[in-house]
Amino acid sequence: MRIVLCYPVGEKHIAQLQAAAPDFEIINAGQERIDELLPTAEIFIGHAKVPVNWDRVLDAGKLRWIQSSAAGMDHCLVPGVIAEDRIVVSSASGLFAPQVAEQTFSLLFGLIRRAPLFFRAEAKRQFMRLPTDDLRGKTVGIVGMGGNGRMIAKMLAPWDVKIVGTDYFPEQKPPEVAELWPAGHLDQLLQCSDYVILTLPLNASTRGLFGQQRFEQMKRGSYLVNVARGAVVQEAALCDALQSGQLAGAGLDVTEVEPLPPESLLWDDPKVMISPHVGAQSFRRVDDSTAMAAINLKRYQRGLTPYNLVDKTLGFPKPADLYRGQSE
Ligand SMILES: NC(=O)C1=CN([C@@H]2O[C@H](COP(=O)(O)OP(=O)(O)OC[C@H]3O[C@@H](n4cnc5c(N)ncnc54)[C@H](O)[C@@H]3O)[C@@H](O)[C@H]2O)C=CC1
Ligand SMILES: O=C(O)C(=O)CO
Repeated sequence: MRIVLCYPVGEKHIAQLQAAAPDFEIINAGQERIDELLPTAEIFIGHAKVPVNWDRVLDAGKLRWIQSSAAGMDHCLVPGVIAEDRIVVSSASGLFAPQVAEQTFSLLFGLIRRAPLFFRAEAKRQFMRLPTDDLRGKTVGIVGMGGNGRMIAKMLAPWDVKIVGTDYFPEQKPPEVAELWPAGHLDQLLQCSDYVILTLPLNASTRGLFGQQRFEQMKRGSYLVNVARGAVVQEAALCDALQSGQLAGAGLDVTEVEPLPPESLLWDDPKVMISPHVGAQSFRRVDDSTAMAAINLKRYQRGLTPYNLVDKTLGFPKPADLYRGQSE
């Protein structure tokens, strides 16, 4: 019985997992040995940013459970995994919400207070003193009111803003959100928001969701912050919307291709702030995801469904299955 890991863990993390599953052999395959070792595993813990040969894994027929160390499941919800009933999948949904919210704010406030322009001037030792926008009284639209979206709404509330959102489960409206519409009602959100924050998963129905048509629905001079997945946004259309002034700025923690290629026009645009997909990437990330994996490992061995069980049709967990810090 073997658990294969593929994420940067330390010895203390391996020990924590081993204590939770003493009868399992635990191997950290790293990115180099994932193709060789994953077909031999019953359990996979990690996120395969490196390409995994899923056909080989599925042909081997051993895998029973994938515990993703990422909230986004786009890396492993391939058709073969979705179709294979014997493979249970669980995510790290919501686990990094405080850190992702902080990163969202660093982009949002950076855009509002014209940080890209001022930092460019600073690099040239220029004291560029210009007025900026501010947040009070504005409407912020959050697309995807899961763990990340909720944390952003909660932290935003004291700013005296109107918060609206869309989600698959609009009946679960947090108190600080004025309106939570069903996912299909994106038009309403875009038409009223001064700042649009993307916190929804990437899947077949959200890939390329933000293209020319969506940008035209947004208020002229509004801003986009994407802390979800780059491929939710069509970058060529984003560049056009920024150039025409339809969008006043964009803050991107994620891009269609990562690392963002040097030739991308986004690098040079002073209305754009880019961070290198670091939303979840604080020093505590591995501690948190390992702790949750250890809890789910114990549940797996007791025949219980893991927390954050991914509904394979939806591509993310239903609210009732979410991990909310339980210890067992
Ligand atoms: N920048 C970064 O470092 C990070 C990025 N992410 C990305 O953010 C996404 C969200 O993460 P969590 O909030 O933790 O996941 P989550 O699973 O808690 O929330 C996802 C929410 O999106 C909603 N949703 C799904 N499709 C939608 C649609 N078309 N329109 C509106 N809402 C929709 C779902 O109902 C769910 O409530 C992940 O899927 C991942 O891609 C997550 C963590 C870190
Ligand atoms: O958890 C996720 O989905 C992330 O993007 C973290 O890197």
